[in-house]
Amino acid sequence: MLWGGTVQGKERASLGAEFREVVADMTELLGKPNVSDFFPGLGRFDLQGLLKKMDRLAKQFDGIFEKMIDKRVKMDGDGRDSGKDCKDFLQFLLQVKDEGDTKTPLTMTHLKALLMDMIVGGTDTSSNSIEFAMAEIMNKPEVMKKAQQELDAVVGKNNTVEESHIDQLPYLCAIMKESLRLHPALPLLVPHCPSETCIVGGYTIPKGARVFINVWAIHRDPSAWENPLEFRPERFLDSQWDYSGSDFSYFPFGSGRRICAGIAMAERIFLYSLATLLHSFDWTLPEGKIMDLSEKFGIVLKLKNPLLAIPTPRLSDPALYE
Ligand code: HEM
Repeated sequence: MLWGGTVQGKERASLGAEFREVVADMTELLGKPNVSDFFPGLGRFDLQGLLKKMDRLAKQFDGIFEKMIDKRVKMDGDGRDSGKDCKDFLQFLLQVKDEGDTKTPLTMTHLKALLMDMIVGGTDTSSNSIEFAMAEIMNKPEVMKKAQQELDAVVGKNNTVEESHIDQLPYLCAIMKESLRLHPALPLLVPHCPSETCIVGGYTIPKGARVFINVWAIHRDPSAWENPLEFRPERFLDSQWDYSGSDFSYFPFGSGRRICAGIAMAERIFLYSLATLLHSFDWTLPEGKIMDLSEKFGIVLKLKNPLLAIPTPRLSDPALYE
């Protein structure tokens, strides 16, 4: 989607692997406690070497972006036409940059920053959220059955899932919401920092303080949720909860000015992936394994042990899997 039309085949696979590694390192680094946050005077000594590591990763990212951009520019040639059959987001951004809006010009630095935001903000969050949802669904066969019944009614068993089906799948949507309630991708959101001293609930929050919001605990608060530890998508059918961040008992995408910038895309990716996986296959655990839903905390919440799942085709026409 980002640059899928720019690189293909083996190059795409090896770039994907390199990229996943850099993103994983970046995510781990972002979640590391930094002594300098507590003793700002020590900041310049970079005692844990975090700045140095971040600098190295940023250069690695930059190298990958440069390579991609170069390739796209060459591919599109003079008239930007030869690559028109392989469109991607990078091509679109380059086009916007070249068209040059004089009031708010898009520079190469802006372009790279946008790619960076989408990658760091959108990859690990989406993939881990989908993995949690699959684990919860496999742990409750009745939920898998209900989701598949809904998919069979809307998509049909002789068809594949299309983006246009997504809005007709309320039960699947409830599964996504319930999974994000129990396993919010960013359990402490992204650290916030008030620009002015303010008072919240009787507590003074000084200007410049680092504020962590434990949305993971809020989503499990028994005073707001009935049987909070139970995975029950039904609680979201006909419910008032959405992703606007206006209800402080449910805000998996944050709230206010710094709310997730990619909600619409996250929703699409999450639902489309889940719908395709559940519509095409039945899923079981390897023989003798029991489901382990333990979580590993970091800036991004992950399953402690990656999910191992065995797919069995369930569609009538084998050609649909080609
Ligand atoms: C299931 C998927 C996702 C979840 C659960 C999620 C959740 C979040 C959360 C909780 C925040 C912090 C909000 C706050 O602190 O108030 C955030 C910020 C952000 N997200 Fe997402 N996100 C997801 C996918 C995406 C995607 C696909 C993109 C981009 C394509 C994206 C881009 C961003 C950006 C740029 C920010 C920073 C916004 C800012 O600081 O102004 N996210 N996200």
